[in-house]
Amino acid sequence: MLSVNQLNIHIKNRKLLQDISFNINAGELFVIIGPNGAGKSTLLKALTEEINYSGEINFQQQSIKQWTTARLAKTRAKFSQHHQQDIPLPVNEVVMMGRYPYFANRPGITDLKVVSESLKLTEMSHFKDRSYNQLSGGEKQRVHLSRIFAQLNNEFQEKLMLLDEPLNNLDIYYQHKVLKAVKVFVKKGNMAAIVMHDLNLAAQFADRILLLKDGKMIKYGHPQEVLTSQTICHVYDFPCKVMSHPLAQTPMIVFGEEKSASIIQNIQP
Ligand SMILES: Nc1ncnc2c1ncn2[C@@H]1O[C@H](COP(=O)(O)OP(=O)(O)OP(=O)(O)O)[C@@H](O)[C@H]1O
Repeated sequence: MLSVNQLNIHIKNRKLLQDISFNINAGELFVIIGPNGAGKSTLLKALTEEINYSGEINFQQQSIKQWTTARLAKTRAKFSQHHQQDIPLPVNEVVMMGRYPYFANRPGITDLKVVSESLKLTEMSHFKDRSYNQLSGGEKQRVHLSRIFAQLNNEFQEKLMLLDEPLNNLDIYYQHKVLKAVKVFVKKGNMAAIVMHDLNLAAQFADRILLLKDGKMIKYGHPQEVLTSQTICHVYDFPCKVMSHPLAQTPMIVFGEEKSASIIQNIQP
C-alpha cells in the first residue's frame, strides 16, 4: 500500500498542494485528474521525492524516506511528462536503461529477456534496432513505457508505477493497449498512479480517482463517485453531461451543450 497523509508543498509562499491524503492499495490503478496547473505533476514529484514536502508518505508501511535508493529503483518507477528528446542510442538500449539497477557492467540473460518482453508489451519489438532519435513522438513514448515496465519486471511485491501523462501522442489503439498493460501489472498485486486528462479513459480504467484543483483535493473515490456532472462541470468550468457508457457501463462524460451547435450555425456566413 502507498499511504499519503497531509501532504503539503509550498514554494516561495505559494501553496502548490494542500492537505492531500489518500491511499493506493495493492492491486489498484489510481488516476489523478484535474485542470491545468491543479498540482498533478507536483504530486507525482512528491512521490519520487523530487520536491520538498511536509506530511507523510508511507510505502509498504514504511516511510519512503527510509527506503534505500537501490531498493526503490527496483520497486518504484516513474514515467515523466517530458523526456529527453535526443538519445543517440538504438531503441533496445534505451529500454535497457530500465535494467541499470540490475547489473554492473553487462546485462545478463534475464535483462535481455525482460527488454524483449517489455518491447512486446508496447508493440515496439520491430523497432528494437532503430535509432531512438528517428522515432515519432508516439513511438518514443512507447519506448519509455517499455523502459518503465522493464525496470519493474522482477520478483518484488507491491511495486509502484508512476505515470505522468503517459498517453500523450498515443492513438486510441495504443492508449488502450498501454492502460491494459498497466491493469495487468496492478492485478499482480502492484500499484499504479497515472496522471491523465482523458476523463473517459479514467472512468473506464481507474479503480479510484483523485480530482485536484488549485492544489486541493476536490474529490477522491470510485469513478462513479468522482465523475458526476455537477463536479466535472464546476471543476473544469465547462458544460458536460455524465451518462453511462453503453459498452463498458462506466461513467461517460460528454462535453458541450446542445445550444453550441446552433451558435456555430448562426455564426457561419
Ligand atoms: N518549481 C515551481 N515553482 C513555482 N511554481 C511551480 C513550480 N512547479 C510547479 N509550479 C506551479 O504549481 C502549479 C501546479 O503545477 P503542476 O505541474 O503540478 O500542474 P498539473 O496539474 O500537472 O498541470 P498540467 O495539467 O498543466 O500538466 C502550477 O501553477 C505551476 O505553475
